[in-house]
Amino acid sequence: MRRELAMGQGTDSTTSSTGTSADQARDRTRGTAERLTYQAGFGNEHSSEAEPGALPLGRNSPQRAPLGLYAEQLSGSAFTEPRAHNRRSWLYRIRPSAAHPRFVRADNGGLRSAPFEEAEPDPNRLRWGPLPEPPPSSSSRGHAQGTDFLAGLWTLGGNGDARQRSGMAVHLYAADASMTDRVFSDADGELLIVPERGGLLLHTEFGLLGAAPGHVALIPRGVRFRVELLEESARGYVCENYGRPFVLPDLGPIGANGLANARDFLAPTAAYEDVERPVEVVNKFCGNLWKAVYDHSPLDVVAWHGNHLPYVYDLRRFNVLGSISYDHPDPSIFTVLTSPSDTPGLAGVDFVVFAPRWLVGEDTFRPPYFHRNVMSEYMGLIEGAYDAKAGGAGGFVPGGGSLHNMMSAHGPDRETFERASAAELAPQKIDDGLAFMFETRWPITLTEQAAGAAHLQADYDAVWQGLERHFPAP
Ligand SMILES: O=C(O)Cc1cc(O)ccc1O
Ligand SMILES: [Fe+2]
Repeated sequence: MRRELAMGQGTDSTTSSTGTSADQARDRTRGTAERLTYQAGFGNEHSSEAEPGALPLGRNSPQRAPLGLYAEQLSGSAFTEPRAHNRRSWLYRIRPSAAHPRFVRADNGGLRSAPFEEAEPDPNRLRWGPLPEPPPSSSSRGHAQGTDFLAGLWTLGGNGDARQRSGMAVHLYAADASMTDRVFSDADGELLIVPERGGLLLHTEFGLLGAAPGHVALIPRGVRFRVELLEESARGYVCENYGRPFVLPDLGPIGANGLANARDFLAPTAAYEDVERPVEVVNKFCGNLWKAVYDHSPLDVVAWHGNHLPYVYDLRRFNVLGSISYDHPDPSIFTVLTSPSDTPGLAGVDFVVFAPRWLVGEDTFRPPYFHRNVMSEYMGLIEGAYDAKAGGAGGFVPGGGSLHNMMSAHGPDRETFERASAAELAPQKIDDGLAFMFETRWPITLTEQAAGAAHLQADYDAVWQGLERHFPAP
C-alpha cells in the first residue's frame, strides 16, 4: 500500500518531434523525464515515500518517526487560513532542517528584489533581445566551472515588496553549469520557471521534476532545490511571485473543464540525496542571498505528504479556448495560473500562454488589438513567432522580452496591422510559436541593469511608425 503511494501516474509529455532544437531538447529531457514518476493533479493532497514504510500512517508526528527519520512541517500559508487556501506539507527527512550553521550574506549577483527603486518607473514600450550567454568559466563562487542557474539569474524588474509578500519580479537566466553541492530556496516567493532553451532536471526536497522548453516548473516558497542542466547550456525566464500562491483560474461559464486542466500538473515522487559532504545552501530572504555550508544535502526527504508542492506542466497540454464567432477575446482566457489579490478578479500576477490555436473569427481583426491596459504586461517567447509582431528593430525573438507597462499604448506592429486588415478570413492555424505573458496589477519598475542593458532594443517604438491616417482628410 505504501509503496503504491510512491508510484507516479502520468508521464511528462505527448508532444511530437518535428526536429527543431526545442523539440530535440524536449526529447532529451523526456528521456530523463520518462525515468521519473509523477503524481498527477494540481492542489491535491499528494503523498510519497522513497523507502517502504517511511511515511507514517494515521498521524503526522509519531513519537518516533519511521526509519529514524525526522518529521517536519513546511507551511506555505498561515496555520489558520481557510481550508481552501491552507497549504502545508509534512517532510520525513534524514536530518531536521533546523540542524544547520549560521547563514552569512552572499553576493546577490544579478538578482534584485522588490521594492525596485534603482530606476524611475518608465512609461515607454520596451523590448529586449535574449540575455547574453554567460561568459565561459564566469563563476565567482568557486563551485562548478561556469555559471549555474542561481548565479545565472538576472533580474529585469518587478513591483510590490518582498517583505510584504506582495508583487512580483521578472528574472531571466542563462546558465552553463549544473548546481552541484549547491541548493537554493526562496523565502520571498514562489518561482515559476519557464525554460526557453535547454532541459532542466530539478532536484527538489519532494523529488525530481524534468522541465524542458515548453514546460513550466513551479517551486513553492521555501522549497529547496538544485538545478541540473540536461544540456550544455540553458536559458529562460522566471516569475518570482511574492504574493498569494498561483492557483488555477476559475472557469465561470466555461464550465468544469478547459484551459490548464488540473490533472496535467505533475508533482514529483519522493527521491532523496543521502550525501555527507559540504553543500552550500543559499537562501533568498527579503531580497538578499544568504548562504551556509551544511555538512550534508538538505535534499534528504525520504517521504512526504501535503499540498505545498512543486509541479511541472507541459504548456502544450493547455486547452486553448477562443471565439468561434467574431472579435478577438481578451487574453485572460489564456490564463494558466493566477495569483489572486484581495480584490476579486484582480490578479497580483497572471501567467498567460499564447499556444497554438485556430483563428476563425468572421469580420474580425484577428491579431491582438490596439490597447492600453491598467495591468502591466511582460511578454516572453519560448519558440517561434508571436502573431502581433511581424518584425522590426531586432524583433520579438525567443529568449527576448517586451514590457508594456500600465496604460502604455501597444498592439500589432505596422506590418501585422496592414497584413491582418487585408487578410482573407479563412480559418487559420497559428502554430508557429509559443509566447507567454506575466501580467501584473502594478507597473514593473526596471533594475538598472535592465534599463541600461546592451540587449535593450533602442528603437522599439519604430514598429508602430508608418501607421498612416485613413480617415478622410477634411
Ligand atoms: O499585448 C499583447 O500582445 C498581449 C495581448 C494579447 C491579446 O491577445 C490581447 C491583449 C493583449 O494585451
Ligand atoms: Fe497587451
